[in-house]
Amino acid sequence: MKISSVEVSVFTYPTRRVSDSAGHSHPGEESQAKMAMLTITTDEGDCGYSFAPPEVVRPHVVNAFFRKVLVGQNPFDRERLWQDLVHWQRGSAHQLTERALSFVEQALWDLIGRKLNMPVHKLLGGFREKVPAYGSTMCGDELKGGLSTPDEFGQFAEKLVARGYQAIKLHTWMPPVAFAPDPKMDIKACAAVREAVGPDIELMLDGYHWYSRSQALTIGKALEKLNFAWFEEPMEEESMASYAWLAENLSIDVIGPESLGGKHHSRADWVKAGACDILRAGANGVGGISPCMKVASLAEAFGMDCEVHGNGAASLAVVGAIRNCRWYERGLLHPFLEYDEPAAYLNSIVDPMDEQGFVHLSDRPGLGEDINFDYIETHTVS
Ligand SMILES: O=C(O)[C@H](O)[C@@H](O)[C@@H](O)C(=O)NO
Ligand SMILES: [Mg+2]
Repeated sequence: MKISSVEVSVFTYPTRRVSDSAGHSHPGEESQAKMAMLTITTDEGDCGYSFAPPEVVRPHVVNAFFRKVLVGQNPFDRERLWQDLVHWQRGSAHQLTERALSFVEQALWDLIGRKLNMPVHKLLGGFREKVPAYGSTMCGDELKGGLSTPDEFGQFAEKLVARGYQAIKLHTWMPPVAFAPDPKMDIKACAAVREAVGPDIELMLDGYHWYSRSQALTIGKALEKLNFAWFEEPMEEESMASYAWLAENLSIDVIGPESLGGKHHSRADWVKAGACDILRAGANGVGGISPCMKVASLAEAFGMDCEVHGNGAASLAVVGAIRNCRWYERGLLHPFLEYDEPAAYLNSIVDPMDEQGFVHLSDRPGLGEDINFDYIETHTVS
């Protein structure tokens, strides 16, 4: 079996998610967005798919790296192909990003799972069929009735608990919100949520990513009093020393790194430096499913959890395969948006959650996405 083609089709779909000037998503007016579907096909007619922002898997990346490394190769040689692509990252002057690397690796895993008629989470390890989810809110905003005040965070938290969530993570206010960043407002939102949901729901804060050490310490100390479970990305993650200092000065668990590059290599340095109590990696951000599994194994070797970043089929597959991850991050959620409604190009969502707050892993082969190929075909623009 050999890979015969790597193709990308770009299609349009309606969305009510808009990005702000810092790249964080919020609810907005319905607009037409573009998505790319990456398809890897073999000479025996087998296919694997993944979805990515079109600019991440733009023609230069597909021609100069994906096709060069993959075409003519056996898709089951996934680890070698991933390593070959990693070497191209340096060779490409980093034009081949971790995310691009991740999406092509995800499509390889999907192809392998479809070929073997097995879900990827089973191929990876098969630790569980369902996992408790935490509701991960969108960042705060200035939308009346949305997430514009501490009370609105509290009211939304009550709704999430009624929906079945056993835990909730707040993303608080960040620029371009006029009054952000504001440690006092962050603390007020956390206090309002704790007041609203009571002592038994686990709470986490994922705040402004560029606070100073002293601001992060102030917020962390307040979270300890509110019995929060973990404190996430309050400072620039490029400064590992700042996180080692913060973790040393707080009793609440400090988790990371989420947005830092460097795959499992940077995560090893964070463990060695004592820069986190819980490791973090997401399939999309850390270069794919296999490096995410490497981070989880690294964490386990040090007696640590690895809380997997982000929703979606690839991260969910990792969560289903490992023991040392307590939650699936389900989101991002907002009072104005219906998370359980699938995107137009999917027939159903990959992470359905029951009333007790458990996400059930798909038994569909591959990554488990329920793809509406007819929709994609009729809405393809390039
Ligand atoms: O907008 C972002 O930075 C990400 O979506 C982020 O908010 C979210 O995925 C996250 O931080 N999860 O932990
Ligand atoms: Mg985060």
